[in-house]
Amino acid sequence: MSQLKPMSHLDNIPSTPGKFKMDKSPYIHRLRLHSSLAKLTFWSVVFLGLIFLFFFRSPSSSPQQSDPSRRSLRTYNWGGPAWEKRVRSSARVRSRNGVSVLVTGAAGFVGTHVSTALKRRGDGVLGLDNFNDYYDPSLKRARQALLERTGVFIVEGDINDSTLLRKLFEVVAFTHVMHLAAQAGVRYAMENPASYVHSNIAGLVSLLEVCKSANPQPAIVWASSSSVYGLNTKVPFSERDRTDQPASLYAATKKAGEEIAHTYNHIYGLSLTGLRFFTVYGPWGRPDMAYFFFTKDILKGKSIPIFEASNHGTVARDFTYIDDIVKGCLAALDTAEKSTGSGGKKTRPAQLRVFNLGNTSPVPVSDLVSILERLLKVKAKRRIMKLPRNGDVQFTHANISLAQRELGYKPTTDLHTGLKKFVRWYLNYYAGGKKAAG
Ligand SMILES: O=C(O)[C@H]1O[C@H](OP(=O)(O)OP(=O)(O)OC[C@H]2O[C@@H](n3ccc(=O)[nH]c3=O)[C@H](O)[C@@H]2O)[C@H](O)[C@@H](O)[C@@H]1O
Repeated sequence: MSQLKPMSHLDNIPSTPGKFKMDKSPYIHRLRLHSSLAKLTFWSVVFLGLIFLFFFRSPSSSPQQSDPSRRSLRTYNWGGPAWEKRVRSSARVRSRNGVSVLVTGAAGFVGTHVSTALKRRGDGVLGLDNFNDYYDPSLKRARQALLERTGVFIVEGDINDSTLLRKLFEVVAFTHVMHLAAQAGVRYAMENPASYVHSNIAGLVSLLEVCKSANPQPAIVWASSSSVYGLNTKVPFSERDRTDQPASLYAATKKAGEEIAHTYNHIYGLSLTGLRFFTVYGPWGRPDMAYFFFTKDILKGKSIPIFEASNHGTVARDFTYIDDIVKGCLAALDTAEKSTGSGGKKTRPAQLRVFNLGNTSPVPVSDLVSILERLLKVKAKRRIMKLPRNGDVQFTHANISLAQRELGYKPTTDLHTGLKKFVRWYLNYYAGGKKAAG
């Protein structure tokens, strides 16, 4: 052994480019082989470890832990004859006067409810969703399973993928788009501003670009937000009130969406209806919303932060029950006029609308907590906190007379009734805490 030269990394480098040194002794050859094998094994383990760390980190269940960069890196599988068949079948209209609707954000809270309602009345519905991990993706998968049972197929993909969008319009001549895909949440915008720009601005433009060139052009109904009223103090909020003082980046992106809608309507003749939702809640809701995580934390005995404005001012929301919102969405689709463009050009003016969809009766957040306490039969550990300066506004209150007149919109569910239905669902879904609430 002593006559053997110690191995060095230089031994593997060819002395002449393109040629490897020949080993003289078979002994040396074996030793080198062992050493190379050891190195190879070592580096393979390191490499696999890195891959494991990158792809298989457990998905986060809270917005705070989510890594936004992974979202845009994701690739989705779509295409092929079997996939196209599923797309066509899901979007097939099954009733007289039915419409075929592409629902973006179909695995989301509002998207799931709207898709189900459309499908049940015989419309053709195709879902699109990127299943991002802003909140527990397993809840989105459960909603997907629910939709599959009603015959709605959700294509996995991002609204920023214009190739996919064009393909969908090639396969199905959608009459309508219900655009609900968005980065939601008011406070999270401070943590991850890029995701709001990605989904609510770039994504919206990507979708409208494809819609403007589609033949026929679809009519589009999309989710704006009560947050566009921002620091407006005139109550109740009417569509004619100022919306130029957003209090969060989320609100600013929704407001930008309304302006972008104006542009596409003006230039290309797209029929566009924006719906300003007011704090929507209900079964299958979003775990990042207060009513949802208050429920989880009250049951766990954890304290809940209740915001209060300066001078002990009440913070209140015009909480709106999901079934009322669904009726508003369907009425907006049903009253949407056709787009008037063709080949990317406007032939005559097209419809451009914006509606408040609220409940018209704001409730203080502390009252929401009292209702939950009664329904859950558990006393909440209240922690009163100053309203943080990260996007929240003190109150919202919708004037819905326009939606009432034009859409026949009439909310019928008060907060107690709606929360009762939510709590029943919550307890059933999380089956006594066996599943972890997201
Ligand atoms: O109306 C809307 O357009 C918006 O409604 C909700 O936003 P928000 O009303 O802030 O809903 P929550 O986050 O569920 O908050 C509800 C109320 O609870 C309060 N809150 C929230 C969190 C908390 O820890 N403590 C607390 O008191 C908030 O200040 C607010 O008054 C949604 O999260 C947005 O996506 C939506 O666009």
